[in-house]
Amino acid sequence: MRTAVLVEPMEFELQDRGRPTLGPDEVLVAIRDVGICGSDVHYYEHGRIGDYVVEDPLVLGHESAGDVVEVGDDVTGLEAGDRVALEPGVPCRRCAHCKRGEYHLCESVEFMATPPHDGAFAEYVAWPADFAYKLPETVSTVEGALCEPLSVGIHAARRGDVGTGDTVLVTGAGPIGLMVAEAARAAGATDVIITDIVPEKLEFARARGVDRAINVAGTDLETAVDEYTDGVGADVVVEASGAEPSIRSTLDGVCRGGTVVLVGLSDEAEVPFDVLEVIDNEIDVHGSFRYANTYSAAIDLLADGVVDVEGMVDFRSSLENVDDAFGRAMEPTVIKGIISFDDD
Ligand SMILES: NC(=O)c1ccc[n+]([C@@H]2O[C@H](COP(=O)([O-])OP(=O)(O)OC[C@H]3O[C@@H](n4cnc5c(N)ncnc54)[C@H](O)[C@@H]3O)[C@@H](O)[C@H]2O)c1
Ligand SMILES: C[C@@H](O)[C@H](N)C(=O)O
Repeated sequence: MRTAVLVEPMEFELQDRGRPTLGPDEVLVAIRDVGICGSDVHYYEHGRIGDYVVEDPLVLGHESAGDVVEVGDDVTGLEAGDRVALEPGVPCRRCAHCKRGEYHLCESVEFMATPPHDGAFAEYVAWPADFAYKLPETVSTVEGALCEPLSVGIHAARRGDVGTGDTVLVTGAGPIGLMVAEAARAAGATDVIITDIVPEKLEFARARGVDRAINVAGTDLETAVDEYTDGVGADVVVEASGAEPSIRSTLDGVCRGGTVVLVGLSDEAEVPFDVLEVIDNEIDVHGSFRYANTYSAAIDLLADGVVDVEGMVDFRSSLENVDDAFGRAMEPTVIKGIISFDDD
């Protein structure tokens, strides 16, 4: 099977590998669409993300969907011909976190395209059937693949307890910020404000219907949010840029008694944060890491037309053109590229 393998930073090699063997609880999936995520680009450019280092050749891609072509002996509920979205993190299912339903916090989770675990830039993937979600007729495999970043957005909105009538400030209008905006709206937020420093990103977010898009390169965040909220501030701020100034500024945008959710991963582990302001204003600060129990919700939202993820796709590329695709994905105005096996 055709597989794109990252062999060195900035270098993919197309390899012909044997099809994976199928375990009794697994499905064999012919991959159709895989989203290119910022973390794939980071591994491509730098060969590492923090402590995760690409030491051996790695298959990237963790936002994937495709066709079931074979099911293991013990699989029920899925059959050949079903289209599925693959949830990329498979936990141990036995530890305290798994038992509590917080399986994304499982210390033994094996996450696609995170060293040493291969991802989905491959013609076939064998995957545990309970982490393969059947797509209804109306949901495309591109949408199925993008259930992954949408799940990051849904989990962040849940962590912020976003509810009906809330004003939500999302900092960073990349794919994750846009997914958070979609999820917040779906959770009942009536006002969504977004920030960025790239005018095209803000224009894109505006065209998708955010209520206010603020270029924080030239506008003071606190003043702009105060203007919009009559001096109250946002009920929930979700930080989705990972930029240090943006992380610090979350406290300028949140209302007293509000919630800050940190999703964006800063290059620095330590970022100065005004803890007195946190205490004085009773701000709840939550981390948000990946997601758990979100795929069914993501698929329902897509099937009902409540969220739009396909509109974020800038281009589709074949596996053979993976180097070009990553070059394009690195352009600052690009939101989402897809490696599509249908194009072959
Ligand atoms: N916690 C998690 O589970 C999780 C999951 C996926 C991604 N992430 C992280 O979320 C962040 C966003 O991911 P992405 O794929 O959208 O990244 P991205 O780089 O495509 O988007 C980030 C956006 O933030 C903007 N930005 C930069 N500086 C800014 C500033 N000072 N204020 C406002 N916006 C600013 C950029 O212009 C860009 O549009 C990254 O740090 C990523 O690593 C976290
Ligand atoms: C959650 C996922 O999208 C992220 N890129 C990660 O590797 O954790």
